[in-house]
Amino acid sequence: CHCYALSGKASDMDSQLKIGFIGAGNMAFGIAKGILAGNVLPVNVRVSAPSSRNLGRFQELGIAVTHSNVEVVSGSDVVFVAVKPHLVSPVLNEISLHVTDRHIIVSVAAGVTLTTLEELLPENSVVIRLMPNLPCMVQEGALLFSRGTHAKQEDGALLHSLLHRCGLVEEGPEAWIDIHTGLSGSGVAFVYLFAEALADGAVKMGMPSALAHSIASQTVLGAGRLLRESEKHPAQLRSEVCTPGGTTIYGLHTLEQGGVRAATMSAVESATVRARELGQKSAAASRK
Ligand SMILES: NC(=O)C1=CN([C@@H]2O[C@H](COP(=O)(O)OP(=O)(O)OC[C@H]3O[C@@H](n4cnc5c(N)ncnc54)[C@H](O)[C@@H]3O)[C@@H](O)[C@H]2O)C=CC1
Ligand SMILES: O=C(O)[C@@H]1CCC=N1
Repeated sequence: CHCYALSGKASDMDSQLKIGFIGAGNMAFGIAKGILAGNVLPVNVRVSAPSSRNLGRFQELGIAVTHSNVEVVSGSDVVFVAVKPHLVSPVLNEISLHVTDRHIIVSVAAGVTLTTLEELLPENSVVIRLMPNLPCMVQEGALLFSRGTHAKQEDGALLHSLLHRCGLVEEGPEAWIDIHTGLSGSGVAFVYLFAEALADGAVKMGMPSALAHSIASQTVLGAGRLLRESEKHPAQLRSEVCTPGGTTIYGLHTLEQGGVRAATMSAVESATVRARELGQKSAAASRK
C-alpha cells in the first residue's frame, strides 16, 4: 500500500521508494534528475520507452532502462506517465491490469484530466496530475499538481517530497493546472523567445551574436533570480531600473507600443485554452 507514514519523515521514505517513468523524453529526464538530487538512489528508478534512442542519458545516471511499460509499473510504487498526451490513453490501457493499490500514478501530460486518467485505470486508483516545466533539468522548475479522487493528502506530501529538488512545487485545484501549463509549462518558451529577441536587438546594434546570446541568457537568469529572491512586484523592480529620462523608459515605451504586454497575456490565454482542448480530445479518445 502507498500509505507511508508521513509525520515529517517523507524524505526518509523516499530513499526506499521505487520510482518509474513511462516515456523517456525531456520531461521524464528533467524530473528524474531532480528526484535523484533528492533522497532517491538511481537503483530505485527505472524508465521505459519503445526505442533505445532516448534511454542512453538515463543509463548514464545509473537508471535501469527497459522497453516494457508493464515492467516499469510492476517494479515501481510511484509511476510518472511522461508520454505525449495522445499516447496516454493507449499507455494506460496497456498498464491498467498491473496497477494496484500500491501505486501512485502521476501524469504530466498537458490537458489530460484527472477524470480521464481515473476512467482509464482500475477503480480507486491513486492518481495525481502534475504539470512540470523544462527547467526541472537544472532544478529550477515550477511544478503544480492536483490530487485525484483517491489520492490522499499524504500522497501529495509524498510527491512533494520526491519532487522538492526539481524546483518550486505547489499543489492546487485541477482548474489551475491548465492555467499553469500556459503560464509556466509553455511560459518558459515565451521567455526564450524574449531572450532571443533581446540578443537579436544587440546583434542589430553591432554586437557579436555569441556574446549577445550569452549576455541575454544571463540577463534573464539575473532578472528572474532577483524577482524571486527580492519578492518584490515586477513593477517595483522595473521602476528601480528606470532612471527618469533615461534609457530604460525609452525602451519600455517602445515595448508598450508593440503591445508586448497584451501579446504576452494572450499567449498565456491561448496556451491555457489549448491545454483545455487537448483535455477534451483525450477524454473523447478514452471513451472510444
Ligand atoms: N516538454 C515540456 O516542456 C513539457 C512537457 N510536458 C508534458 O510531458 C509529456 C512528455 O513531453 P516531452 O518529454 O516533451 O516529450 P518527448 O517527446 O521528449 O518524450 C516522450 C517520450 O515518450 C516515449 N514514448 C512514445 N511512445 C511510448 C509508449 N507507447 N510507451 C512508452 N513511452 C513512449 C518516447 O520514446 C519519448 O521518450 C507530454 O505529455 C507533455 O504534455 C509537460 C510540461 C512541460
Ligand atoms: O507544448 C506543450 O504542449 C507542452 C506542455 C507544456 C509545455 N510543453
